[in-house]
Amino acid sequence: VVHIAAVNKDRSFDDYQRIYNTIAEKIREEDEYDGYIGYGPILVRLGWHSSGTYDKNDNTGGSYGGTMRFKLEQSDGANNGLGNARAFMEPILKEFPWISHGDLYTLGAVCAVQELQGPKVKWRPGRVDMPEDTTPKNGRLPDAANGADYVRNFYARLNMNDREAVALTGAHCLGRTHLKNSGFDGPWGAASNSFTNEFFVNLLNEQWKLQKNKAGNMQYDSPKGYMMLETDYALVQDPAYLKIVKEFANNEGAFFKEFASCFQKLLENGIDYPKDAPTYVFKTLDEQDL
Ligand code: HEM
Ligand SMILES: O=C1CCNc2c1cnc1ccccc21
Repeated sequence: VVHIAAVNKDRSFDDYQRIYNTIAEKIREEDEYDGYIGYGPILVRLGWHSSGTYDKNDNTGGSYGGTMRFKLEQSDGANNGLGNARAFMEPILKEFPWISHGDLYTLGAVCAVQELQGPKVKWRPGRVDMPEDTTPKNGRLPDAANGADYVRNFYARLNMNDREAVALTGAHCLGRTHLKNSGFDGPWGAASNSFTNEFFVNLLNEQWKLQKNKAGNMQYDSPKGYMMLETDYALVQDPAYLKIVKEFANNEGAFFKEFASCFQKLLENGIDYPKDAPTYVFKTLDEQDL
């Protein structure tokens, strides 16, 4: 399968910055969502899950075709709860009908990372909505009840190495798990809406206890009411991963640099960009004094 980015000659940086601003202002406005966590974290998850179906072996899946808009992909249990993120995007699609779903969902994720004080993430337009029958089968997104070998193998399918895998999981500094979505619970104390390296600091500094939660699923809990998934905790069980966790816990800049590059790579997996395709770095609302 080949996905060529279609450069829309009628649209410029300003058109995409306007969409970025509309999303960013809506995140700011609707701040009460999910116990005042806001929509940032779930918009990051929408962009990640739109991209996480990619398979490097046949270049299928990924963000290009916008197939997250179809009910088959939405019915994957791993996507439970993302309807809230898609509902958030509906009015944006109405106001800017010229943008593809793949471009919008990935732009929303980049906007959320940047507006939550994370690193600048480069973004390129050109994803094209594909027909329903191109939707990848369910089951390509990861399952949290696994250890380090599973994590390494999963990320290999997305063409991500150890450093990229650890950095990407660092997005779990944002938001929280919800029993009704994934059968995991918490954290309540640390569910944050600012992009930092705290996930790595928590992993190293908290006492973790593996126990069954009230839905009967195994998760790691800490005395402060923090939690880790088994695939989170795998990052301190594996010596190669642990080395990188320590680096990122002690050097937020190194984490930001790695996250910025591998998040762009994740969102662009499977897409061939012609050499005249533009690369955009959006300004935050703060930088525009908005
Ligand atoms: C082995 C890989 C991963 C597994 C098993 C995993 C699993 C999960 C689970 C079970 C949840 C809770 C969903 C809910 O109950 O609402 C979650 C939330 C989240 N995940 Fe991951 N995840 C993985 C990797 C990633 C990556 C690569 C990113 C982004 C770069 C990411 C970003 C998020 C965010 C932002 C949330 C919070 C969403 C919210 O607060 O609504 N995750 N993840
Ligand atoms: O340590 C944290 C910070 C708050 N959010 C999460 C943590 C750990 N694992 C997670 C896993 C999924 C979603 C959010 C988190």
